[in-house]
Amino acid sequence: MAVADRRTAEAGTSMSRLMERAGTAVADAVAALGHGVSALVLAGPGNNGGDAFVAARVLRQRGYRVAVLDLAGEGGSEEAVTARSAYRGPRVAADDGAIDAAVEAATVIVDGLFGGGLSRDLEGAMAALVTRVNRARVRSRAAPHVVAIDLPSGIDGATGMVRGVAIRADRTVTFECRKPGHLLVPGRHYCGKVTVAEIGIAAATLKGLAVTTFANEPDLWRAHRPKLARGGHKYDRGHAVAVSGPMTATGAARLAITAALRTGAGLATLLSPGDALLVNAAHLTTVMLARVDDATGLTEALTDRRRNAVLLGPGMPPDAATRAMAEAALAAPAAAVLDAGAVVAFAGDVAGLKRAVGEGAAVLTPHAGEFSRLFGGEGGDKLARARAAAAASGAVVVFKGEDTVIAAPDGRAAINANAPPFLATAGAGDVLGGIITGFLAQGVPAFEAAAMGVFLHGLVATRIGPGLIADDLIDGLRAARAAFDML
Ligand SMILES: NC(=O)C1=CN([C@@H]2O[C@H](COP(=O)(O)OP(=O)(O)OC[C@H]3O[C@@H](n4cnc5c(N)ncnc54)[C@H](O)[C@@H]3O)[C@@H](O)[C@H]2O)[C@H](O)CC1
Ligand SMILES: [K+]
Repeated sequence: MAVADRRTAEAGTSMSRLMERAGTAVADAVAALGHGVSALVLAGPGNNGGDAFVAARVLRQRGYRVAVLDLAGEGGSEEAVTARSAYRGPRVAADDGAIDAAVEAATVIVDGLFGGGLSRDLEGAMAALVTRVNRARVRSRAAPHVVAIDLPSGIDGATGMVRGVAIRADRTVTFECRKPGHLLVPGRHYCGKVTVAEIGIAAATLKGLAVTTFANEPDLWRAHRPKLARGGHKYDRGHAVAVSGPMTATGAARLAITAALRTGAGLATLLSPGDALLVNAAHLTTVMLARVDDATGLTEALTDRRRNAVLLGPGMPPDAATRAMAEAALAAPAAAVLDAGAVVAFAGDVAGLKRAVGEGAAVLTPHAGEFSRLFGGEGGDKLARARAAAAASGAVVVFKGEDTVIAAPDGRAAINANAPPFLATAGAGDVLGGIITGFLAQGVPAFEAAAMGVFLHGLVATRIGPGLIADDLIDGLRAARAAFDML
């Protein structure tokens, strides 16, 4: 954003204009809360504090009761200093008693302590103030509404992580576009409802920045959605295959391959080890069945070039045989999706995985535990970890969770935010693997197939609602797929 600000300034819109519009947008959001607003505005040392002073001034001009707790200290940008001196209304003394009384009296607290410039953990008096505001927000009677400017103070805009302690907001007004901190957890949970105000940074300026981080929304992949040709053949829509686990673990791959078919693949085949053939045969109607016992068998099965997308891993043990099959899948011309056992089978050998991926289209779909086993590390900056994993493996990495990150080896990354909590249920991951395989079979490039697959998965779950089990996702896909085409 700082680069966008500078380019905008160079193009004739000054930083003070941007700050004026930002603060006014915040004032609008506060005013929209209704009558009887009595606002306590917290103003920090940077431009976030400058926005806060503009908001305070505008609210006062409109007749609202306002008091500012000025924690700007010495210094600050020229624009922030100007905004500060243009505010001529009441101020709250920075002592505990006065702050408590002001917090108690406020119906709205506007958080302008820190935004995009937060660079270290909150400590001391700042941390204590944040804790005070958070306590007031949950008090039972007349709790104030908390409106954060740009980001809840204490949330790191680039990672969504809490730096020490962070404001819990009911509403966050940000500028031009959402930042990773609004989408990644825990930051997302601190924001409340996020609104985006345009403050005059031209779309052309933002486009010129070669943005590589996106919210996973239809704009990102709309143009890549598969289109049905009139008079088309089923083979035009691809042939998805999935590899079944052994006799006692066949359900996962069946869920997946059925999901691939519902996602639009023209044909689907389950490749099953001999011991599981009868179990699978007893459950399948539309999905075809063929025997494959090992890597050699898989290589042979994938010589049929019409089988253009393959999924393996669900229900499979993370052992040498699974790894050999994964290598066979990656070596074949088909696009490959590796999940569960097929991801963990490469633990400790990311370089070997990268060699196996080569130049082919490949998608890995690990959850946090599988991700750590393959790529190492634990917790921390999810966006950076997913990007590094994609670069190290040469594959598109779908780092699953409430805030699934889809990262491509070329540096693009998308953050997904439409998955409801009840989607965390047995078999849901298998269905996701199948959906992505279904899109790959229809010729969608790997990054877009993964991103739209993750979005469709969240969409179908949301439409079904709480209590869903993975089987419901398969049924729900039919109607959700139609809704998806209309997005
Ligand atoms: N295009 C836009 O989006 C616009 C955004 N605006 C607002 O500007 C802020 C970002 O301003 P910046 O001055 O870069 O950063 P902050 O206000 O967040 O604070 C920086 C300030 O704070 C000090 N600091 C950092 N961390 C800590 C800490 N843990 N404890 C104490 N002090 C800390 C740091 O040294 C600096 O002095 C953006 O969020 C928007 O609100 C513009 O107004 C319009 C254009
Ligand atoms: K803030």
